Amino acid sequence: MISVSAPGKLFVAGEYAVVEPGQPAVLVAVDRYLTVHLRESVEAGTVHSPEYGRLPLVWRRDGDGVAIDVEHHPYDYVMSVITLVERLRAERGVAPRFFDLRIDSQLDDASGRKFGLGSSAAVTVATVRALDGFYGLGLTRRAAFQLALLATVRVAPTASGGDLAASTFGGWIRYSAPDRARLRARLDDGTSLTTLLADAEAWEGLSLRRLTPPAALRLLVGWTGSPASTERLVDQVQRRHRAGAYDQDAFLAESRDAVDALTAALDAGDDEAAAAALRTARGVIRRLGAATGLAIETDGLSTLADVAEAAGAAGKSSGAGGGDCGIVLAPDTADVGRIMQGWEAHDIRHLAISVHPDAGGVDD
Ligand SMILES: Nc1ncnc2c1ncn2[C@@H]1O[C@H](COP(=O)(O)OP(=O)(O)OP(=O)(O)O)[C@@H](O)[C@H]1O
Ligand SMILES: C[C@@](O)(CCOP(=O)(O)O)CC(=O)O
Repeated sequence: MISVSAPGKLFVAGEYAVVEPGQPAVLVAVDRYLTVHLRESVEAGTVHSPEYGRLPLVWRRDGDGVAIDVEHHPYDYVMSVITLVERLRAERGVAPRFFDLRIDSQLDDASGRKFGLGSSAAVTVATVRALDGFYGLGLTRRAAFQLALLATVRVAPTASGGDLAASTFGGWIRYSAPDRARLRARLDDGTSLTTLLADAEAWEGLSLRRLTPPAALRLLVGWTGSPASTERLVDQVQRRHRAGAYDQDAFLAESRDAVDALTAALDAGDDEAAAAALRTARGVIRRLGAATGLAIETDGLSTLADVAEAAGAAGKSSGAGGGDCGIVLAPDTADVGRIMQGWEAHDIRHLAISVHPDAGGVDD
């Protein structure tokens, strides 16, 4: 039996901009995990997860021994990973075997409600690593991230992959994405995965850097409920961009400045400047919401951040917004009790979450 856990994530700054290749964002991995258990099987494989209801998904290979015939919803991360790992295995001449997967997740609550902590990324990363271990592929951490991103873009073409970076590398990460449309085209044009993974040009724009965590800022996470679909919100922002409804260049420049300020503050160990940069990043996202007319910082998320600011901390929505989580960076001087009371009074649920620690270098 192979068991692999991958952490969830939270965006700190740079959301929406990071969808553009080369645009930076900052993320943290969080100490809530999704675990994939793998056991060898015969003739067919199964995937058991509460996500799929009570019946497992069943997968088989077709005639040529590589393709997979699956009885399931087509837009599935686990099956996308299996498809690509099988392709890589075949390229490397590793013999095919069957396996059953069982998935347990702490990234939603007991009733299965998601918090927006990156369950799709965690399931993708953990499945890549479980299959890597099973077939003995010896993928570097970076190659496992690349494979997870390729599996993801087949399912969610606009996804930046920032969540995969946080889940793969842990800790605080600065991330910018490669051009996923180009990667998708390369996946479909018959290029071998071995070649694609090593092709620097195909991955242009990808940048991964580990950041120093702030020494004395506490990370608080609040959940406002009413999650919105990330893909729909990104799609709506992109439609408004195409319609010329807002100045995309100005937005990207402002977002980059906020992320650069946050990165510089973390590098310098200047917690006050880091909290100030988070406030700036909040302003960037609020202006994007106002210019597009989209409820990115919802009333609940506004309250979450306002309560934090009134208590001497900094707060903002995390990720696509429209509900879900907001984050706060609270210095020692902030009145955390007041933040908790304010959140409780407004039905904002405090999630007792910390940063999942670093796991080695980003080039390993
Ligand atoms: N326990 C699980 N087992 C199998 N697949 C899962 C599991 N949890 C999540 N997934 C996959 O991830 C998808 C959910 O992704 P979605 O982006 O909606 O949520 P999220 O990644 O948790 O949230 P966010 O993107 O806001 O961080 C599911 O439809 C499913 O394909
Ligand atoms: C809006 C976006 O930048 C962040 C989405 O974050 P989340 O999955 O809603 O936590 C989209 C993306 O990075 O893929």
